[in-house]
Amino acid sequence: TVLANAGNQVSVWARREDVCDAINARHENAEYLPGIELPDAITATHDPAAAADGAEAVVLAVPSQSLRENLADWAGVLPNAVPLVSLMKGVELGTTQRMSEVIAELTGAGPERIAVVSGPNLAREIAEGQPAASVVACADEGTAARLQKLCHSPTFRPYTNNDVVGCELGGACKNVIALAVGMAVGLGFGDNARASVITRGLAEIARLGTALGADEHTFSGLAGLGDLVATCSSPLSRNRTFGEKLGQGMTVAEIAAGTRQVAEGVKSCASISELAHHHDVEMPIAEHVTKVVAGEMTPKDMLFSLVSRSAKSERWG
Ligand SMILES: NC(=O)C1=CN([C@@H]2O[C@H](COP(=O)(O)OP(=O)(O)OC[C@H]3O[C@@H](n4cnc5c(N)ncnc54)[C@H](O)[C@@H]3O)[C@@H](O)[C@H]2O)C=CC1
Ligand SMILES: O=C(CO)COP(=O)(O)O
Repeated sequence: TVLANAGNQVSVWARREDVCDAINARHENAEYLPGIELPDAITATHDPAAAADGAEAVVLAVPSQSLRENLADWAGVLPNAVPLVSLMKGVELGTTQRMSEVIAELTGAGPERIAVVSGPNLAREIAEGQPAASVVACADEGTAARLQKLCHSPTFRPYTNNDVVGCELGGACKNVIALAVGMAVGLGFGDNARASVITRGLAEIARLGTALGADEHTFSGLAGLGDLVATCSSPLSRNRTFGEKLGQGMTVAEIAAGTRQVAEGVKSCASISELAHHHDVEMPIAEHVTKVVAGEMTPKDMLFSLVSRSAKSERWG
């Protein structure tokens, strides 16, 4: 919708032909965005080669844990010279790779061709045409500028950034923090608990990011603080909602059975904790969330365990 509203013709690939038919005939994706009329410039196809044919850019937006398999299926149909843009906010289980790393490995594309768009961009608000800003990150400033122009619409304001690592980690890690905030909400705790988790969450995201070479300023920007606040505050967030249900006593299996949409933090909490261990970075909230998701700790024990950790300085703790 953002790309169409910015004046582009958009071809969407979808797995199911009935979804393609509905998008083409009724301009609606009734299961995922009911009641939203998609722009006429969006068409859908089940054939990945047709979707990619003549593309100026390819935008990848599948659940993070399926990207590797999807890219393998699309081998040979992705155009050779155009930017590959990731909207995905997760870290791969097993490899601990960021999505740009998976894209580079599977397609052979260089960093000048791999970009990330990330920011406070809750899907329904974006699709309704509510105003929002975001970050287009690419190691190549020319590519970032071209993509910025491609998606700048009357309601969507993109900024460029060359910190791909920071933008990706900001997007993936905030989902895990949103799970923790959701748990606090589900347990009936108030704004002090939420603000404390958000703020300490940002500290641990920045700690991991800088250890992996990100620019610390990225984390006070739209792909860091901006997305963290939007996701942790909004009832539209799948991750926060998932956490809220955990806080209310439901199990991971029960919550997952009730939705088809992806809450990326439920899987990425484990890969992010693993990444932190590899780099000797302390991420207490992510580690505690991982234990709750694995059924090794209750949400209530998690929050009180975080509070009772050994006392630290704010700067270094
Ligand atoms: N929804 C949002 O507000 C935002 C989502 N994102 C990120 O975008 C990515 C995709 O999220 P959403 O589209 O919101 O998720 P979603 O769960 O709403 O939709 C996922 C889509 O992928 C399809 N899908 C599911 N499994 C698949 C597979 N194995 N292979 C191919 N396609 C598959 C589904 O049919 C559906 O069309 C995630 O990484 C998410 O964090 C980023 C910004 C905002
Ligand atoms: O990333 C998002 C907003 O920027 C969407 O968050 P959820 O996946 O938790 O809905």
